[in-house]
Amino acid sequence: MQHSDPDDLFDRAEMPVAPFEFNADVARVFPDMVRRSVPGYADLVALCGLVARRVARPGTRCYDLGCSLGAVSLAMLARTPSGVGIVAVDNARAMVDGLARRLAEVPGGERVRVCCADVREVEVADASVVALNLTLQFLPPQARAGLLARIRDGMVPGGVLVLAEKVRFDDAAEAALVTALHEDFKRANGYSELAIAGKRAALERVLVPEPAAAHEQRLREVGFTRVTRLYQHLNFVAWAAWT
Ligand SMILES: C[S@@+](CC[C@H](N)C(=O)[O-])C[C@H]1O[C@@H](n2cnc3c(N)ncnc32)[C@H](O)[C@@H]1O
Ligand SMILES: O=C(O)C(=O)C[C@]1(C(=O)O)C=C[C@H](O)C=C1
Repeated sequence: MQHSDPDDLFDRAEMPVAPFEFNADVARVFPDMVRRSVPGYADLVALCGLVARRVARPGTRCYDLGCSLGAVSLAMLARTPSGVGIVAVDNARAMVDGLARRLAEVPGGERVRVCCADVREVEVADASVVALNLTLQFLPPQARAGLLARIRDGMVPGGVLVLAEKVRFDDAAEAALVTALHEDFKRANGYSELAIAGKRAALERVLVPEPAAAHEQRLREVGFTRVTRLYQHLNFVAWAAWT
């Protein structure tokens, strides 16, 4: 795991909490935060590397969109041959700076091009694998189809998009159970009631989850030919969408 300070941000947050932002404080604790907050996070990252190993070919690129500190880029780097380029994109300066520092210490790190940019503004071309690991959920819902369509257009035949998202359940009983289990997961990982409630409030209207079926329908509407659910742990779901 990458170096991380322990995440105590929401034990120290002032009330009312400010909307969640990927700032320098979050970047400093991010590996600890995401591991303790997202059930199956390590599996999701590993899955992106495994898909890259199966799908990426020399002369093509892998994209890690919304890369944070680059866990997915590092998994792709470890699993692909040297002729595969890797492009890591994030619009949070503290995240891309952290990734650049990490890459300077990793053999072959120069194979990863790091861009501080909005994912809606980067060119996607010759892509065999694109990962959106917990990123699409932070875009305004009306911007999501446009981004997915541009990704689709930039992919080579046989390419795969790995999309992982926190999903919403519209059935009240399902939503209540899965949310309670997710909060139990956080408690078991040492988060206090205050921290859980504070983060919930901070993510309101910042992370906008959609039902799994809405993701699947939109992936098909923008032109992916197959949509395969690869993974689910509670309210976190990952799909492979095929060109
Ligand atoms: C939950 S984190 C992603 C975790 C990361 N993919 C991983 O596997 O460790 C979401 C990331 O998306 C980035 N992000 C959100 N909206 C973005 C946008 N419009 N353009 C670029 N990056 C964005 C955030 O800065 C943040 O680093
Ligand atoms: O903590 C939560 O409930 C989350 O939704 C986790 C989540 C995400 O899914 O992207 C939210 C913010 C980030 O810090 C990391 C993970």
